[in-house]
Amino acid sequence: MVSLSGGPLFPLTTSNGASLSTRSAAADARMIIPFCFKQRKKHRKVVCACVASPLNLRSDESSAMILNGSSKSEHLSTVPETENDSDVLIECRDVYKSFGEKQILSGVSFKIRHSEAVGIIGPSGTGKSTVLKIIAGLLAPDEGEVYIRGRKRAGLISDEEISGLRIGLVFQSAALFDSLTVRENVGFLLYENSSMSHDQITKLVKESLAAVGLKGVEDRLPSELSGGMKKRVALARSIIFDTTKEAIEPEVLLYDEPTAGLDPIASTVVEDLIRSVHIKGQDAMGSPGKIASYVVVTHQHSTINRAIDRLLFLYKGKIVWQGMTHEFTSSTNPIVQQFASGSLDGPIKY
Ligand SMILES: Nc1ncnc2c1ncn2[C@@H]1O[C@H](COP(=O)(O)OP(=O)(O)OP(=O)(O)O)[C@@H](O)[C@H]1O
Repeated sequence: MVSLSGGPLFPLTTSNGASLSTRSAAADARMIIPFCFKQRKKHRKVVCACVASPLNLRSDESSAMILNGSSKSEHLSTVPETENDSDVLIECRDVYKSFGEKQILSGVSFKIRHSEAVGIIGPSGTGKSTVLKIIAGLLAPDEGEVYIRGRKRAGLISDEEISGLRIGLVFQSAALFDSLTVRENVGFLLYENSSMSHDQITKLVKESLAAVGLKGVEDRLPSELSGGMKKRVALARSIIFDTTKEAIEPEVLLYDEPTAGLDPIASTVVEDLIRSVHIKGQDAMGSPGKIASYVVVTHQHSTINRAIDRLLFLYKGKIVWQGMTHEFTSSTNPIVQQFASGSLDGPIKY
């Protein structure tokens, strides 16, 4: 099942970027969330959580450097070839997307495997957030397919039913309901849609907040929090789930510029939190994280180095390079070299 889990993970901004009022955002939430939960109730038996095979990274055709119509392979020693796709949670295959006359994505292909920490980078306006929205099921591709655990998604999340994976999108703005307390924000989905008691939800809210290093803020309003704290609350909201369900589905979290606008230390805190809620990490309570895989869109070097293992470089509508994070700065791909160095000279023109 694909749902926008972990809170109001639907756009709380209008298409022109203006914030919706809490009231209308909440109204939208009520329209979308019950549908997701209805699906979850129907399909919760399908899941085999966290039983994926060991991580097998793969260098596919998009590892090749594509520049000026030519293609030159860059050998990435730490990205071995494998035919085993049993651990692929999400796959985008030859995805195209336009807005009006503007072609944004022109054949984007990649796979996200179980237990991966993947980053999507690239120049501004290349469509990174668009890719996240397509993965999340908020936008439909014009052409191409999105596969969720091997099953083709037919439309937007509200148009079809697929089981086996929860996908959460954590917005850059944190997107908290400004007239609800931290407790109500973090527990929103559970209060609205689960059969859990108030006390059970309150306990889970407290645990989720503790997992991201926040204590004693449950009664505060978002306006009483710093930017970094808001991002942590948004993270707590994205990792909370109904523990009374028969099976827990693996979850993929999508982070859209989680450290944008934060000072370097606050960025480090958020980067470490992103790591800590991943299954390879340990949360602030010392418990293993629950997030199977995550995808981060970012421009921040610190976030790339600290929170990401594998990078996808999006440029002119395609993934033009992918490799492990440590291979990024030594890449011979001129696009990557220019981006990594911030040089004005090179194939990327502004
Ligand atoms: N709903 C929409 N309607 C029309 N145009 C859109 C819409 N969403 C995105 N775009 C346009 O698509 C292009 C890609 O936007 P997107 O936000 O995906 O890029 P990005 O790579 O994430 O950018 P940045 O790094 O600056 O955040 C931009 O030109 C943007 O204006």
